[in-house]
Amino acid sequence: MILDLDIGNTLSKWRLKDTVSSEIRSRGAVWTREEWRPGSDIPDLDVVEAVRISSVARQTVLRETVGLLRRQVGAVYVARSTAEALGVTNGYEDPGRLGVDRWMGALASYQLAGGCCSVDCGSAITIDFVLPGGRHLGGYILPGLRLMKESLQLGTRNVAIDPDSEADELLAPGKNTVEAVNHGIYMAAVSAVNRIYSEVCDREGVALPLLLTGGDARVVSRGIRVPHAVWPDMVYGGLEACFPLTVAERAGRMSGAPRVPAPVALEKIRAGLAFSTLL
Ligand SMILES: Nc1ncnc2c1ncn2[C@@H]1O[C@H](COP(=O)(O)OP(=O)(O)O)[C@@H](O)[C@H]1O
Ligand SMILES: CC(C)(COP(=O)(O)O)[C@@H](O)C(=O)NCCC(=O)O
Ligand SMILES: [K+]
Repeated sequence: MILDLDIGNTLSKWRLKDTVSSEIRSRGAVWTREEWRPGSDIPDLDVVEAVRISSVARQTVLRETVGLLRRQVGAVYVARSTAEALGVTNGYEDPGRLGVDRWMGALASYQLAGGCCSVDCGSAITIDFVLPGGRHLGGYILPGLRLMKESLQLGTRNVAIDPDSEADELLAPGKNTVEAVNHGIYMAAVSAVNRIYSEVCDREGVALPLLLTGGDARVVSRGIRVPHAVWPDMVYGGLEACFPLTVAERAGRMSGAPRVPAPVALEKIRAGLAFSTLL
């Protein structure tokens, strides 16, 4: 078995993948916001032959986790943001500073779709662009839905946005504090993604496939006006592409990869942008 770990600022996600069949056997998430006890909730390591890790947690957390895993597992691969990988050149002035989850997402999306916009709706919402040909432009970071809500301190922090709500409801004016906050932050998040996507496609003169991941991807997706796909395993896809271990991975296949969404024509994106800036 392969154990894949995606350690974020809110949740540490794990999944077990069969080395032979490439099937996902199990998966889970551990709440890691206040504290992360390395190893405590990770599956039985006896069956694990290799571990692949993407972590944006503090260095000490990663060091402890890797130390613990190395004692029990033969191969431990830790992803890093580099200046170049898999045909993509990192757009950051200091490539190592780009969040490795963003780098994994961008690499996976590029491998799947070529030039792309990859959006990760987690603790933070990150939006990254890679042009056809592989130039990563850099990206945008804004607070995620939960962080936005917590920063308001209006006593609504524990009232989550119902992920099954329709975008129409979530974009309507709120009729009480909870609604006003939830609809406000939802509007902020989806407007930012819609606008940033259109602005960058316009600047660069190319309509790019748009891919979403992260804990809030499903609900954000409902408010996105252009064609796109939700890919929950996008960060894992980057790990598979960087450290291919199974036959399927060596052939370039990433588990759970969606169909590539065909973007709308650039003229339509530009028309939408012109319309929204005229109003
Ligand atoms: N069941 C859930 N538990 C925790 N957070 C959730 C859940 N469902 C959705 N979320 C949202 O997803 C975010 C965490 O998403 P995730 O992509 O795992 O973040 P990160 O990678 O930053 O840890 C939370 O900030 C919250 O807004
Ligand atoms: C921006 C992030 C905090 C997002 O992390 P997440 O919301 O997935 O937990 C993470 O990618 C990070 O720590 N990045 C380093 C800073 C940067 O990318 O510029
Ligand atoms: K994120």
